[in-house]
Amino acid sequence: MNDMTPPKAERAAALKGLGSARKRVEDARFTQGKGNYVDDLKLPGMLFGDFVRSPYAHARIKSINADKAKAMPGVVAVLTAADLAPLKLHWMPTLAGDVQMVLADGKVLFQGQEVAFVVAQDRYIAADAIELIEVDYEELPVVVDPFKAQAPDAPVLREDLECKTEGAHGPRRHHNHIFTWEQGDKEATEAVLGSADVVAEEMVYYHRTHPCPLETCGCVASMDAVNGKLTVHGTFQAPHAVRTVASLISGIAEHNIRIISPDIGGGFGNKVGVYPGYICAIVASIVTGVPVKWVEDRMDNLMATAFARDYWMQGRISATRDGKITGLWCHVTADHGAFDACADPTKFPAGFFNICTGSYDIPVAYLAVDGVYTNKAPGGVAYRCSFRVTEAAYFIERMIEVLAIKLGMDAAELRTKNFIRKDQFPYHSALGWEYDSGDYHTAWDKALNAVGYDSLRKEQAQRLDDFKAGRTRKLIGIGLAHFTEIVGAGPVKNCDILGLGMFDSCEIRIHPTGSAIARLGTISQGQGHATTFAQILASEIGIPADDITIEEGDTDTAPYGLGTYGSRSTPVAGAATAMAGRKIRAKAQMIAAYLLEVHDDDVEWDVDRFAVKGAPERFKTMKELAFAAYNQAIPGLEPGLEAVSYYDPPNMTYPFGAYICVMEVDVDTGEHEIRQFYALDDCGTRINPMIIEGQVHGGATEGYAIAMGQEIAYDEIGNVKNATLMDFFLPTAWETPHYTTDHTVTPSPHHPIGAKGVGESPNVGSVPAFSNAVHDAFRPFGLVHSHMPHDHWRIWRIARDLGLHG
Ligand code: PCD
Ligand SMILES: [Cu+]
Repeated sequence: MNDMTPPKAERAAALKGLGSARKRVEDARFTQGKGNYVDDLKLPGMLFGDFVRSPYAHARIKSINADKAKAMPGVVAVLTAADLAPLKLHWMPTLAGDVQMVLADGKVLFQGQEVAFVVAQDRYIAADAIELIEVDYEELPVVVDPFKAQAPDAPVLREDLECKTEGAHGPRRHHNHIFTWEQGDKEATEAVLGSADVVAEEMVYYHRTHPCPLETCGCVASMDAVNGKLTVHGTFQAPHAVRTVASLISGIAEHNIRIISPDIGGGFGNKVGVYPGYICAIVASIVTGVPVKWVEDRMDNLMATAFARDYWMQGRISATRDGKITGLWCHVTADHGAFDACADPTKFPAGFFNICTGSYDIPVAYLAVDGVYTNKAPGGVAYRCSFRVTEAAYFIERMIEVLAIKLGMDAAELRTKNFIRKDQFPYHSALGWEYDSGDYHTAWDKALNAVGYDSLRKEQAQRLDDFKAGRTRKLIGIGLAHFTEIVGAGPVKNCDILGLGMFDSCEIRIHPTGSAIARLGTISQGQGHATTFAQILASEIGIPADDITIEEGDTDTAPYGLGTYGSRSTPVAGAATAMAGRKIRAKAQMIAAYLLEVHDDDVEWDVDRFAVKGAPERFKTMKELAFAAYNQAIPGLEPGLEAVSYYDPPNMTYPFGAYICVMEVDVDTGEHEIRQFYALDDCGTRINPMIIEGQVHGGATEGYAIAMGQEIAYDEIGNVKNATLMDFFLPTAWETPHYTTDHTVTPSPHHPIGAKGVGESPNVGSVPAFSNAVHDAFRPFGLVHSHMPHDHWRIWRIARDLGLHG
């Protein structure tokens, strides 16, 4: 053997491939302020657009007078629905099969709705001109409560649909009703519940909140009148889908549209949807012949772009006396606001909420979801929860706690008793999913041991005694959660968005000197794709990750893909990357065999090279093979070394985890302190442990915010009460808890490298853990359930209602 050859392990380490805690390559730019965000873009002659927004939640528009605004120096154009109507762009399709007004057409349906679009030479002129536009509104009765919206005499919100009894997802039974979605076996479930030993029942509300990324939504539209090409730089989580939809609704040929997502300052689901600002900026650029920028301010973003959650989940769960769960029943009233603009795969109007049987082996279940219109902003995006999975996990993890109370059982034990066992995978759930793999008992036991569960319970009991004896005013709550996520949408056969199948893609080009560029159909918003996708490739093709450029987000260069949300990049584009890498390797193998003068089958892969079987000293490195691919005529082979893969996953992946929160609550002030937060995640094969840890910190912090105070609340006349960061809770370093992360590894059996998603998991798992901790603290005093967010006032109120204030 060649003495100069470093050992296998050393060569593998040099690649910084799978499993390496490689530092994020994008951060050199980001931490030095060298990011390139939409608002950094300045094109020659660029104009600025901004909206007149409705102050009312429901009103008829009697007239709009823009004369004064148009006369103002620096104002170039004002668009209203009347201007867009001839182009048929005053309404647009939503991702959920509904339609939405681009600019108010006759009436407004939520506070902050776009009424007119002002285009001016700079942002400040646009803002001043907005003030000069006179809109004559006639107020209409407002409906903010989704239950009252269904009353027979409730005001008609969507006059455009008034006599339509069929919606995008089946029959509508009321003028404010959108759809009913049913899953599971109703009769069997009701029969089980009807004769069960124990039935626990609860209404679990997951309040309306907002992803609130650091960077708001925006775009710069630029129509080149000479060559007819429309270029739109924007904060898009799915650039290719935007291109196709833009082509379909504008009639511009798809090759004449170029969508570019530059750096994105956090997406979290907020940047999946299509917003009126995009359409207006495009139309304004076509009308004025120069680029038009539209970027939201913070209030616009909180008030008008897609919200998340707002699910009223009525649940019933049954069990035997000794705690074996026998059935689950759930009815959801889903408040969709004024238009159904949910971002879910077409066949799933309530996303993957039917994962609500969670981590448990529940023999029968039934679920019905009713979508309802109200006078609130449209949306219904994930916010780090892959299509309503957070709602589902919160629901089942609350129901488990409620059942434990009813049974007088320890909630950890109840979970252990009902987990799907390792030998049951692949597991078919009662509501229709096939869980790919899992080992819940191992993860759960590891978590309970790590936090010292038994001694925590003893300490908690001691604290309770002290409280009752008047020695302390603080209680301890232990919040448990075990979640099962479902990410990686998805098989094209059942997952599409507006008819676009949810596969994803990767295209690789190896350069002659042995470095490479790979382009994907996804787009990072901070997740670190430039770092991790290079790691997948490094392990597959033996080229160091540092020598591989990852590029995403430009539809003129990237292969078609459905984008990044629902933690789908790793399960889908990550799989495409591995598969494309394998194609490269297969060709490299033929080149190696030729150069080594042996048969193709007589060379074998060895970390970064092909070597002759049984003669490892005879080898060709990937670097040598790349050079040969371009510089040597090889009989029977085309020159070059490139590959592309479009990957349609056979199934979703099912990451899971065990989260435990130890919290102290002050009974008199309602304040809390997170003493400990333990998060165990199993996302299958781990690409980059450091990035995973960062994802868990970020997601758990968002979960903390949601559980402990963050919400978009409306008053009874539809005013948004938290449309500024003064009122909307975004945790700073000061409030953010300290996290302990841990993991187990249960690879996905169908993913080429066994990886599952992880980005969303920490939100899915942490919200129930935080909330259950609050509930657990008050369990000895009879608290069964209380709605989130658990801000100081609400916790104080729980204590007061339980008579703990003396
Ligand atoms: N196993 C594994 C998995 C994963 N990973 C990593 O981690 C990350 C993530 O991943 P995923 O899970 O696959 O995911 P994606 O697709 O990429 O992403 C998405 C997500 O992501 C998260 N995270 C984050 N981060 C940041 N920084 N930013 C942002 O924005 C964000 N967002 C959020 C969200 S919300 Mo939705 O949209 O709601 O649906 S969905 C979501 C990346 O980097 C990757 O590679 C690793 O390493 N390993
Ligand atoms: Cu989500």
